[in-house]
Amino acid sequence: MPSILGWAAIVVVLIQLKRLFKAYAAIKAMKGLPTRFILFGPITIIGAIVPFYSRWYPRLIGAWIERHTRYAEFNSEAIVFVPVLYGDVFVQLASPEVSKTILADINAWPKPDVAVTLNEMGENVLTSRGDQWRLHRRAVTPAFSNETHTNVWEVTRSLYYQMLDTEEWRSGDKLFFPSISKYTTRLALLVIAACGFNMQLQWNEDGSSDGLTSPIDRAVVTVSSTIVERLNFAWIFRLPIEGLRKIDRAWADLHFWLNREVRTTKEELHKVMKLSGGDNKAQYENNVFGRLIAASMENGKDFDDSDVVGNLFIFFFAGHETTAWTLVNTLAMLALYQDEQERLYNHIRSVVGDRDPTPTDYPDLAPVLWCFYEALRLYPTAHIMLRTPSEDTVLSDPHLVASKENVLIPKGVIVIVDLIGTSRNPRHFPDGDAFNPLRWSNSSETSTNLFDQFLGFSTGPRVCVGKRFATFEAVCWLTLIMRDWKVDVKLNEGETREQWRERVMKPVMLATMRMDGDVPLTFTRRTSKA
Ligand code: HEM
Repeated sequence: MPSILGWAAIVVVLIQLKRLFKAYAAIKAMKGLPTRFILFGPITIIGAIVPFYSRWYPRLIGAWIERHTRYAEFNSEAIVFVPVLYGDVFVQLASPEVSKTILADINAWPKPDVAVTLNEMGENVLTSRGDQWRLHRRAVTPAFSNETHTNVWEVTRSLYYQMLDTEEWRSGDKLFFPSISKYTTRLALLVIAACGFNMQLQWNEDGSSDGLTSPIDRAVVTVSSTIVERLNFAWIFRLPIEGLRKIDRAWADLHFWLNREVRTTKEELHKVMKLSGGDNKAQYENNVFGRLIAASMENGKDFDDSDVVGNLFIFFFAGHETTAWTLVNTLAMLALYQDEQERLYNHIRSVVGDRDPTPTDYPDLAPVLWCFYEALRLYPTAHIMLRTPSEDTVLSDPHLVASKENVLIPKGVIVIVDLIGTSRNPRHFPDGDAFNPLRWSNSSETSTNLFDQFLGFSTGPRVCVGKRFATFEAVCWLTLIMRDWKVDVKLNEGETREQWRERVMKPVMLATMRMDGDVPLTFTRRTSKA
């Protein structure tokens, strides 16, 4: 008789054999596509957290490290990856056209289970599927209205001046900031707090009032940077280790705070409705929070308090780090590419002169948006989208594989839309490493051209609901910063600008993509500003 270890080994071998048999069937079905063997799947916990890269162990960061070679090597815009030791077979995709076909049909291509686990705080629009998703999307969409976006603009403008009024920014005309993400993160957080939750935090306030063991904004930062680990290993955070307990407390604080806000706002809204006969209800509906509360009051048990909390959390998560880091990356690129910065500065001056920009300037400030898009293209902060066919599905596109065969994707195989691959696809974005904002100049957000091939905010029915929110915030803030400051990089001795880019603009990729460390920049006040 085998020992316990012997039995365990037999079980492991049987599980592995089953996995490999399944993998073999999938590879056979997708024979038109090139295949690459790796040790672990990148969206398993082992593939996500062990900080090491090799061709056999590419993890998520492999998409970045291999950005020039991954698809060129096989002359194909889709590759089947086969994890030999752990994880399921998946297809990685760099074709914008095929990705758009997939993203357009949410019934045929739903999100896979692994993409819908981000609901520790409650069901939400990002992670739900089918009818549940429709319910959530219907509830939140009206909140992203023109009024909300105008509010985003005004709040961003006001926060810019509050930032300038701090000691750090008043201390001289030439400033060096070792970490610019500190400011963009604060901005993104406070804009969401104000326009999402009607919660007017000031630049210097930390929101630490009333009973929370940690300030709420720090809790949000902690929570959004520990999402992957938390989802996979929640129990670890309950171990008696102070660092881990602190993270656990941040999650509990955020949950507590969101629940309390929902309860009190609901009570207030009930009172308002009673006193005014519903006349004042509108004031609660022009921000995301009020709209969700109203939806929960209208839909009763179909959309309860926990759905409201789930969505509030997801807005923090989806809209906070993505916006903050795309702003960092835009500033870094403008600092590196001084010619582009000067061109942008001259354009901004020609539109606004010395005055502040207003939301009606948004179309005239298109070059600011091009810079933001170009930075997002180079460093897609949301870097993957996961889908899976609900039935065996044939994909046909002449660019997909060199053999130009149609490709069958078997039911259940995960397709990863690779936003690094699609955003650098040489058919649409030649010279993919260059920061070239003018490539967007023959396009507009509404015409079917380059913007149409760009998936940084996704496309189709599940397109980012906060896209306009993010671009209003970005265009307003970048216009103000670029109007008033010349931004530059600080090179090490003997370092070239290209080397600075290699050294500093090194991403880490988990739930989102951000730089691995600080992005230091210098700011010189432009003398021409009155
Ligand atoms: C530069 C900033 C942003 C980027 C690059 C970005 C990108 C994306 C992408 C790629 C998706 C599709 C995800 C998928 O289908 O798997 C998405 C969805 C979403 N985003 Fe954003 N986003 C940004 C800002 C925001 C903001 C500011 C908010 C809210 C205030 C937000 C809320 C959402 C939500 C709720 C969804 C889910 C929509 C649905 O599934 O129906 N995002 N975003």
